[in-house]
Amino acid sequence: MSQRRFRFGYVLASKKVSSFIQDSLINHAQKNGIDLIPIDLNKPLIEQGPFDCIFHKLYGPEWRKQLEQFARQNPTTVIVDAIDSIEKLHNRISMLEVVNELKITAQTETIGIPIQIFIQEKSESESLLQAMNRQGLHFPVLAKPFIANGTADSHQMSLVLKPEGLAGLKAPIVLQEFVNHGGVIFKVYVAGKHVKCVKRRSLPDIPEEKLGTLKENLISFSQISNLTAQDRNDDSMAELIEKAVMPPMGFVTDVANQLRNALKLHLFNFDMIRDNKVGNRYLVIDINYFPGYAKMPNYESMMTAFFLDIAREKQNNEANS
Ligand SMILES: Nc1ncnc2c1ncn2[C@@H]1O[C@H](COP(=O)(O)OP(=O)(O)OP(=O)(O)O)[C@@H](O)[C@H]1O
Ligand SMILES: O=P(O)(O)O[C@H]1[C@H](OP(=O)(O)O)[C@@H](OP(=O)(O)O)[C@@H](O)[C@@H](O)[C@@H]1OP(=O)(O)O
Ligand SMILES: [Mg+2]
Ligand SMILES: [Mg+2]
Repeated sequence: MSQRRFRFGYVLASKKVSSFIQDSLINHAQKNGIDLIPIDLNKPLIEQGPFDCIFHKLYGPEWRKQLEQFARQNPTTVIVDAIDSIEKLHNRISMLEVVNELKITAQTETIGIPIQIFIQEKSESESLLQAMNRQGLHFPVLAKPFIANGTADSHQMSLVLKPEGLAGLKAPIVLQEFVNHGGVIFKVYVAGKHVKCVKRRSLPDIPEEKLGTLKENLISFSQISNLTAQDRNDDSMAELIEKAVMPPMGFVTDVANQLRNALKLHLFNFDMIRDNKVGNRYLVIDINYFPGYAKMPNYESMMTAFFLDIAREKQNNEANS
């Protein structure tokens, strides 16, 4: 790479700045010719820069307006990622639709999503039950907020064990088949062509014979997988995670690359589970924009490699224009 330095501006919520913009990342990027520059939201974006790239995780009409104006006036700046593409992940129906279009070539593994239905308006528990029956949805089901825009509410999940539990739900929601998967999920972090898969704790299986014996109708929870094996002082959970067999990396990479192309996104992660009944069947249950990369060991190398890909591509485009 030449001596040229690249300016990468960023806009992130302050919590995300604390977790993601660590000194180790700033220094590693800097050594490789990438300067990470905070964008000041108190000043018009158009007056800042120049930037080779802007990466961001911020929503709202004001930011959209500023970014669009900047992009019009600076067409060579790489925007990671387009707001329209990010917004596909902001509801739990459009988020997963794309998974059904993937053409995975693996010999033994298959990919899909759990059965799910969208409940737009609050209705009688009776008709929710009818909707479930029509789609072949059985208990237990997960009720997930339709909107997935990063607010605490959007992470508030309910595991509905019995028909009586449906009465307490607030629309708009997605009712999703709860699939037994051995209590471990696979989180796949994607930064452009760089892909890393990690194991995280999940909800425990609910064997059919146990369902009838449970007292609760509904159990609420939030962001369970954010607890890693180390966080939880529970040897059996750590052992479960340790023993879980990773999906083949070729398959994971194929799914990640195809999702990246279909979603037109560079920075995201997806949660995948292995269906206990059909051993090589994997289901994508969640896709998140700009997730917590810093939870991965040595995340600064992966992110810097990604920044360098963007910088090189930009330099090549400039040379060819
Ligand atoms: N269909 C499913 N079957 C079984 N377990 C599931 C299913 N969907 C979600 N889960 C469990 O519930 C957890 C939360 O669900 P989900 O990932 O959709 O929520 P989220 O709030 O968007 O999570 P994140 O913090 O990753 O954004 C998952 O990590 C997994 O443990
Ligand atoms: O910050 P964290 O490390 O917890 O990252 C989480 C991130 O929160 P933040 O973007 O506010 O930081 C979440 O974003 P929103 O849906 O709330 O927008 C979502 O992407 C989670 O999946 C991430 O957890 P991970 O999947 O990586 O475990
Ligand atoms: Mg998730
Ligand atoms: Mg999510």
